[in-house]
Amino acid sequence: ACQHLPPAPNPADAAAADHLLQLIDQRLDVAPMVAKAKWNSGGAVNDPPREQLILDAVTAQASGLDAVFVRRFFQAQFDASKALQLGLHAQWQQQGAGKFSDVPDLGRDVRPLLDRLTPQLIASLRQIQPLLAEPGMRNYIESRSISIVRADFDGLPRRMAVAGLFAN
Ligand SMILES: O=C(O)C(=O)C[C@]1(C(=O)O)C=C[C@@H](O)C=C1
Repeated sequence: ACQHLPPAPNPADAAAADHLLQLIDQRLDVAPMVAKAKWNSGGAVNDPPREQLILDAVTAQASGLDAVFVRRFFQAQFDASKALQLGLHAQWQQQGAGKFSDVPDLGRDVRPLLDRLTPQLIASLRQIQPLLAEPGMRNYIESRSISIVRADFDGLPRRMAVAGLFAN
C-alpha cells in the first residue's frame, strides 16, 4: 500500500521546511498592514524601486547561494504580498470602506518588520535549497504550507509564495 506516495523527508529536513514556511507566513502576515497603510495614503500597491532595493540587498547578503534562486524566491514573496494587498483593496472598495484608524506608518513601522525577516529568510533558504531536490520534499512543502501559511483569497497568495521555491 501507499507505494505511489513520495517518501516523507527525515525529521530534521521536515523541521527545516516547516521553519521556512513559518517565515513565509510571518512575511505574508505583514501584507494586511501594508495594504491598510496604502489604502489610507492612496499609494500604489506595486513599488518596483522598493522591490529592487530588497533584491539588491538579498543578492549581496546571499553569497554562496544561487542568485537566481534567491531572487526568484523574494520576487515570489513580493508577488504574493501584492496579490493579498490587491485582494484586500478590492474588498474594501466594494464595501465602500473609509480610512482606517491606528494604521502603522509604512516606512517607520511596517517595512522594518519585513527587513527584519529578510536575513532570517536567507538563512533558512541556505538550509533548504540543497534539500529541495530530495524526493518527497516538494510534496511535503506544498502540503504542509496549507497548515502553516495563511490562506487568504482561496490560498492564492500562499501558493504564489511557496511556488517561488521551485523553478516550475
Ligand atoms: O513595501 C511595500 O510597499 C510593499 O508593498 C511590500 C512589498 C514586499 O513584499 O516587500 C510588496 C510589494 C511592493 O512592490 C514592494 C514591497
